Amino acid sequence: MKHYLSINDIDSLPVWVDEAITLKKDPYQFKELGKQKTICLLFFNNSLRTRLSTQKAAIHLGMEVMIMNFGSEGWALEFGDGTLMDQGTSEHIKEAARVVSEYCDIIAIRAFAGLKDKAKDEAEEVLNGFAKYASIPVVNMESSVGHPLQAFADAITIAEHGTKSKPKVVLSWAPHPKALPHAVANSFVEMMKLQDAEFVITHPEGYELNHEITKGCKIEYNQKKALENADFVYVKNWSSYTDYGKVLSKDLDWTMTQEKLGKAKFMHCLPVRRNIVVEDAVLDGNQSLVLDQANNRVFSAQLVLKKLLEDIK
Ligand SMILES: NCCC[C@H](NC(=O)CCC(=O)O)C(=O)O
Ligand SMILES: NC(=O)OP(=O)(O)O
Repeated sequence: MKHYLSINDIDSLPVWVDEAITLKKDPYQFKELGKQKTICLLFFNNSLRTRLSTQKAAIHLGMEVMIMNFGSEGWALEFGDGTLMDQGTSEHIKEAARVVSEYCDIIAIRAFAGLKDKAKDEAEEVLNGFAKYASIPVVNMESSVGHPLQAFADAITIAEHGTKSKPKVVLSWAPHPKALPHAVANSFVEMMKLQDAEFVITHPEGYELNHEITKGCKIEYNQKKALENADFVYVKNWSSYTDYGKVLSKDLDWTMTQEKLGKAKFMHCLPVRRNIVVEDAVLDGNQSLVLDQANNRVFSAQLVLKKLLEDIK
């Protein structure tokens, strides 16, 4: 594995899930692996979990960690080829990626979708720009179209809490005051396609995700019907994909409630808007797995970094 850019960079999800669960039992067992190796975390957007869990994962592996809020503190980057740089951008990705490669052994990047221009977002210029010009492995800490560290943590969480060989897992859209990216939902769908599960996606009409990603998945527009006999309910807002980046509905009938959840386990990547996305009773109740998911972010990142370190050794 050269980089970890998408969930499809995992060669065998069940094997990786088992390895991550093993790591968790003795987090410092590979503390020599990252000795005298440096990871640089570059953030173009805010974060709590991704920043701290990836840092903690690197600490477990004995790595040094450098963190930069590139979006607010770095030079404005240019991505175009042959651009006459007389406008707002100060530094080309060619130099930036190579300079970071001089200082570090692994780069991890967070760069969300702008949600204004679909083609631009799908080109993933920040993540792909670093992957193209850096001479070291690149890790996706949530890009325009994917959040594979989150989806891998979610797979670990489902494995730890599952009681059936083929659980029913529902991805349910929820309302939100802001337009949010598709990355978390996309990677969750891609991850579920690698699982033996009954998987159903439910959302209002107009909220269809990229068909290339959901191809082959069951979509049920009736939320109540979709939730019948669910074992895990993963709730997430995303903005419209077809009417790109638009908020088409804020219908609180889609909010997850204890009544709708039934006996299922509740999942969300966090941060979550209480009583808009999900009611307090669910988050404060014992069917919520959100803290398990957040904790598993450490071991998701740790296994990815371990694999990359083993490759570059
Ligand atoms: N990394 C986890 C989710 C990040 C982002 N959520 C947000 O921006 C929520 C912000 C707010 O609620 O104001 C998203 O949906 O992709
Ligand atoms: N779930 C997640 O990625 O959280 P942060 O945005 O806080 O990193």
